[in-house]
Amino acid sequence: MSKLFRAVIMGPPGSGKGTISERIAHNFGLKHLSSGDFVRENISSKTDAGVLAKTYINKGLLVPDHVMTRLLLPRLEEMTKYSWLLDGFPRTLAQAEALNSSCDLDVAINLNIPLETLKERLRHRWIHPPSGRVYNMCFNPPRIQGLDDITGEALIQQEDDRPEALVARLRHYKDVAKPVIDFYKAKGILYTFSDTETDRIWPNINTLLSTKIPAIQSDARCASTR
Ligand SMILES: Nc1ncnc2c1ncn2[C@@H]1O[C@H](COP(=O)(O)OP(=O)(O)OP(=O)(O)O)[C@@H](O)[C@H]1O
Ligand SMILES: Nc1nc2c(ncn2[C@H]2C[C@H](O)[C@@H](COP(=O)(O)OP(=O)(O)O)O2)c(=O)[nH]1
Repeated sequence: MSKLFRAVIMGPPGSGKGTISERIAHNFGLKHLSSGDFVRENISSKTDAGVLAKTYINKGLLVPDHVMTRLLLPRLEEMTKYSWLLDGFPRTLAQAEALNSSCDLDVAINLNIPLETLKERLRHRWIHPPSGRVYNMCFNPPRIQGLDDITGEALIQQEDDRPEALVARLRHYKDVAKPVIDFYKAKGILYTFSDTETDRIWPNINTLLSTKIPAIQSDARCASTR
């Protein structure tokens, strides 16, 4: 039996993690696991971790590491039969270490996008909160302005995507992400992609994964943490 594939995708808000993850999931048949979606699911089903997470998100803060790992690692344990791509986790070195102790990663994708590009993109980002679907009024607009393509429900702009909140958010990302990037670099699995356009980055990611995925399909690598 060949091996399963495990990857994480990192990058500042607006760098295209969600957009690229969808393309990877579609092309390579991986599960796209989004930490933001897990958090939102836990908030709507009012789990203990979800109730706690909400108090931080309401203040515009990251969810603390121990809450995040408690929420996420059990979900990964349910995925031992699947290849997956994890989007939005880890965001801190403590999270990267927790993940490392429960499974081996093959690839860490790091998106390096100029600040001005990020600001411009997030100004135009609209989301459908129940599903996590993301639109950009220029890059991938909804079919009907202001409405989700699938449900027809209203789209919203997140408070922290507004220009005033963005610069501080991006600065904070840089500080926290640097040790995570160094961690994966030291492991020899870091692949950084720099450009202003997702459509120019995507072929390079596609080529990289084409060389990795057929070689490693199937064989569970996430150890149970229990
Ligand atoms: N790994 C994590 N560590 C801490 N908090 C997290 C993590 N992942 C998600 N969260 C919390 O959940 C919220 C929603 O996450 P999500 O990734 O959907 O959106 P985001 O912060 O707008 O990120 P991005 O703009 O990069 O897509 C975050 O703002 C944060 O409070
Ligand atoms: N103009 C432009 N917009 C882009 C490009 N790639 C992604 N976008 C849009 C889609 C979203 O509205 C926004 C952020 O993308 P995202 O995939 O949600 O990023 P992330 O926050 O998950 O990292 O930018 C791109 O290459 N050009």
